[in-house]
Amino acid sequence: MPARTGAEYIRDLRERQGEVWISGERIEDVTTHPATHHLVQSLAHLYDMQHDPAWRDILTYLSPTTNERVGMSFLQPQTCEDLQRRSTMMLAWARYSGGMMGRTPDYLNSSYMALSAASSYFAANRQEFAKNVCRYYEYIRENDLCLTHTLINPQANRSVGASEQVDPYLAAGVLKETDAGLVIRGCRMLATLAPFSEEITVFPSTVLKEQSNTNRYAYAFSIPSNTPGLKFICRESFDLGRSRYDHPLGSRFEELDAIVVFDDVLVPWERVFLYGNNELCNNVYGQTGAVVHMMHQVAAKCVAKTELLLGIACSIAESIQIGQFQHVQEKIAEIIINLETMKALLRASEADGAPNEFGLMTPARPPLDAVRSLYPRMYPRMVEILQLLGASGLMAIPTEADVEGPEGPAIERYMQSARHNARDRIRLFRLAWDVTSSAFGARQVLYERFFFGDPVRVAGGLYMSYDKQPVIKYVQDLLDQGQVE
Ligand SMILES: Cc1cc2nc3c(=O)[nH]c(=O)nc-3n(C[C@H](O)[C@H](O)[C@H](O)COP(=O)(O)OP(=O)(O)OC[C@H]3O[C@@H](n4cnc5c(N)ncnc54)[C@H](O)[C@@H]3O)c2cc1C
Repeated sequence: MPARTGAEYIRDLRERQGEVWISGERIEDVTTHPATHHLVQSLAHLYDMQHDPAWRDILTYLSPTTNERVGMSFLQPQTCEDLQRRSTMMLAWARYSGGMMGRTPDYLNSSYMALSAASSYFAANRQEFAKNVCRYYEYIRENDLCLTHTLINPQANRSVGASEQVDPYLAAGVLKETDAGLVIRGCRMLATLAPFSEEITVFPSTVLKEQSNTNRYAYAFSIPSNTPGLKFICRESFDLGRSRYDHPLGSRFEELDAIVVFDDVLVPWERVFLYGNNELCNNVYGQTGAVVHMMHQVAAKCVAKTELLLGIACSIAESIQIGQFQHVQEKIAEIIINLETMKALLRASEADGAPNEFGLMTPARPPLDAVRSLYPRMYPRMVEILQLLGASGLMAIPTEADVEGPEGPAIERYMQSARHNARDRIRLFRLAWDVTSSAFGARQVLYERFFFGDPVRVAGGLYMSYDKQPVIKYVQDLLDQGQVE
């Protein structure tokens, strides 16, 4: 099946959803459950966009195998223009939620697009793993599947590795090999979007330090979300079933996060991509180029999210007429600078793109590394700016029921602003509240701080991998030049 419609996604999800637990209850049907059905609708909208004549050519391309239209995030880019086609698509999807849905399916589609191009990397582990990756990429492309992923081991004791925890199967590990595949027992810390996924990808991300090259934590695979023994235990939902007026973001874009439990889950051999080789596991995202293409998607999301925050800041300034104060201008200028920085870095990564060692056109990594390290600091600061501009206005936000209720006339009289009637002012400030002060908003801040890795270790990785020699030589040359003169 080529690029799906929203209705096709919902139909398929009913059959393929995993075992989802929330607040002590097993969700039988995520497409109708109050905690999940709004996000299903939002995802369905993204799939529908692929069939909208206004978006079709931007969001899809012709499959090289079937000649039918498939999602643009599967496109294996050959030129810098292809990179731009990809980011135009990713921006279009990100703008639908103001960047609040970080895990739209293009995120992991991009990963498999790059992993498949680098199939020889997997062949270095076992020949058949290369075939598995390529087959899997085509499978998710041609069926337009929605994936989640989980990389991190439970947080029990970070001072030691997975094998030194009190329970060797606290972190998900291979219990045994059988003719049919690997049997996995244990847990992975987090999978955003898990309840809405049809497949789960399980890759290593933390560096495997165990010496043995046959260690039980060295694997990468992907399996259907409804595989027996696989469980998603969600945190409570921040979609509280309120109206779009009351919770403009939480009522639509709650992706949920889940702990992932593997109760002796069988992973068929044809779904195993890496096994038993620490070095290949540790380097898979970096050396295949997958991380760069994922960062490319992230950069597009950062542009959309910054546009939303800038728009809210400017709207608040206009609404209550604070734009003439110099410190307000300075604060909004800070968001403008952030937006222009994100746009410039995204564009630089595409302009300086080059084929990687597997022949896949790949965005330049340094600008995207800058995005990855800057945004975890920028986003919380921009949220702080909205709080500083909104002040008590972020709390003077009666609900829709109040606005419509007996005290409506009083609210209409006292909650108006210089530019808005009360209803519209409250609607704007409720949006600002959902970014800055609600549970949904707080989770977004945490998400931006951590979702792409611990910023401390990310910065350390950048220091270690960045080519520092040219600048060291530059300084040396400058010093030597001085001496000659
Ligand atoms: C909202 C949200 C959604 C997420 N979604 C996903 C998802 O869909 N899939 C997924 O796989 N992951 C997801 N993650 C997990 C994310 O990848 C991790 O949060 C991130 O890699 C940091 O790991 P950790 O949370 O285990 O923190 P920890 O590693 O436990 O770190 C806790 C603290 O200890 C410090 N610390 C720990 N170890 C070291 C060390 N060796 N050196 C220096 N400092 C150290 C850290 O700096 C930090 O301050 C998500 C996270 C969040 C918050």
